[in-house]
Amino acid sequence: MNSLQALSDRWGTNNLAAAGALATALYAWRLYSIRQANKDLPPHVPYTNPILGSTLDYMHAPHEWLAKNFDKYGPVMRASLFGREQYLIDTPLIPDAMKHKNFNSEQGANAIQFLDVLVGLAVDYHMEDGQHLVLKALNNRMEIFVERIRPYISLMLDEKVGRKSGPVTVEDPFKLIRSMIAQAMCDNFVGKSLGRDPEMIHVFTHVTDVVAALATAGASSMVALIVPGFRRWYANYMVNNRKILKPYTDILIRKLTPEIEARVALRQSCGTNELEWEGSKPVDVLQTILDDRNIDLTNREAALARIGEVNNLLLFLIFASVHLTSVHITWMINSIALHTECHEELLKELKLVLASHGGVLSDEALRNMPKLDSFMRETFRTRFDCIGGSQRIVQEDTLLEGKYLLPKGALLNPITFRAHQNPGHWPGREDVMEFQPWSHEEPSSRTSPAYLQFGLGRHACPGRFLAVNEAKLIVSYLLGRYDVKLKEPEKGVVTPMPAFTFSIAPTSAIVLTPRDEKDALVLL
Ligand code: HEM
Repeated sequence: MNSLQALSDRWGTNNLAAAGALATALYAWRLYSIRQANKDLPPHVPYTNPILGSTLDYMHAPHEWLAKNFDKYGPVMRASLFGREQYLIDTPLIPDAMKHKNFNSEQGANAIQFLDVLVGLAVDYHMEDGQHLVLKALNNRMEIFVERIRPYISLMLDEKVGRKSGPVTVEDPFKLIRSMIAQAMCDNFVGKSLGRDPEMIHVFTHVTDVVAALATAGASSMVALIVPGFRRWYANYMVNNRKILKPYTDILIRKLTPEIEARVALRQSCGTNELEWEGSKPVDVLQTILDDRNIDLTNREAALARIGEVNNLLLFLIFASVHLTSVHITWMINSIALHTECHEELLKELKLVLASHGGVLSDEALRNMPKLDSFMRETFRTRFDCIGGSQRIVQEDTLLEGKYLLPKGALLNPITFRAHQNPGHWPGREDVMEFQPWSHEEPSSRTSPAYLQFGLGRHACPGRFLAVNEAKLIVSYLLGRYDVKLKEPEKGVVTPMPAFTFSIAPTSAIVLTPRDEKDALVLL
């Protein structure tokens, strides 16, 4: 019995040993094949934590982590960050990565910002279609839109800050800016009457709260850092199961229905007279969407049947136009309040422009403000809080510069602020991060490989002309009427963590002191 037991024990031990050897060989083979498969790929930043990859190291000191590893591994490196492998791209490859035809920007945005979940774009409509929609709806009619935006800015400043009393502290400048932008956009998007509807304004102001919160949801929670796809799953769950966007889309649909009916009635009243219809139809984003999607306004039922599609496109454009613009303008105000030494020069330019344009900041007047353009470009160049925004998914194996292999399916993350800091782009500067407000000659909306705040190439932001005009208007009204300072200047310089999702506005409070009547500029 004992010898049988010993035999069986030996068999068991032998089997175990054999199984162990087999597992080790398989593991070694697996490692070898991974290494073989990856040997031509860009270097992978090594990490010791098998679950979190490099995420904690990165989060500890993002700028330093990126700089150190780009120095070591070159302009393309792979890293395990936030639950997935990313290909991080530095200069000089950033422009190629952003513009290459093999790299898809919409899939990139869906992967990181899950735009598809959030706005549920109609299946035959793509993010890049936004280019021609924004061009048709806004850029081709900038003069009209600037005329419409201006009074809101003036009115809202009077309402929220006032002109005659002493200093006013704006504790949360982002909220003030966003309410101005939302109000101005609402009018331009859905027409004068609906544009003043408090519920509509509420949607324009707050829907991006939900979206931005979702996009960053759990970004710092452990689960999100470990589990690939957790944030996407969470967004899907919140949108589709918990219906967090529904209160907003319900309002949009409820309010759009009578508006579309009114446009049907107007269209029907013109009968077959196309010229009359062209001359009488509203000039706003809603109408551009209706035209662009060939929605038949001669037929009430057919038009209303497509209201969901209109709603999705509006939501997409609200999202694109309110949040980022408000964040960037808050950065501008922060920069203005911080650099009080620049006020005199900016005010001098503003006075000249007003004098030569009859006291009116028209679209043309705004194009003639090179000092403000330079100041804005320098502000955007030096604030590098967000490294997301221009992600791409590789569609087929692609060699960049003949040597960097980017395989099909890879997620590319061009680290755009690295281009803004690259000394090669700013010859003659001793310290590239020193704020030099008058150092740019190009308008702040013009993209270049050294200035990527609005992207680059065919996917560059089409809304940048509008965004820059809004920023110029708000800065001009503020500076023209108030002395603008930071409440706590020592807290003015903010170096936020480069997030992988959305930009975040600075939170420093500002103090607005109305200028004496003799100093205040008259802005109509
Ligand atoms: C300061 C404000 C804004 C900033 C910083 C900004 C920035 C950007 C960036 C970085 C991109 C992605 C470019 C890429 O993928 O490489 C983008 C795309 C886009 N933006 Fe903006 N944007 C702003 C305002 C606006 C406004 C006001 C609108 C609309 C009225 C708008 C509409 C769009 C659209 C439709 C796209 C997608 C373009 C495409 O995929 O081809 N943006 N924006």
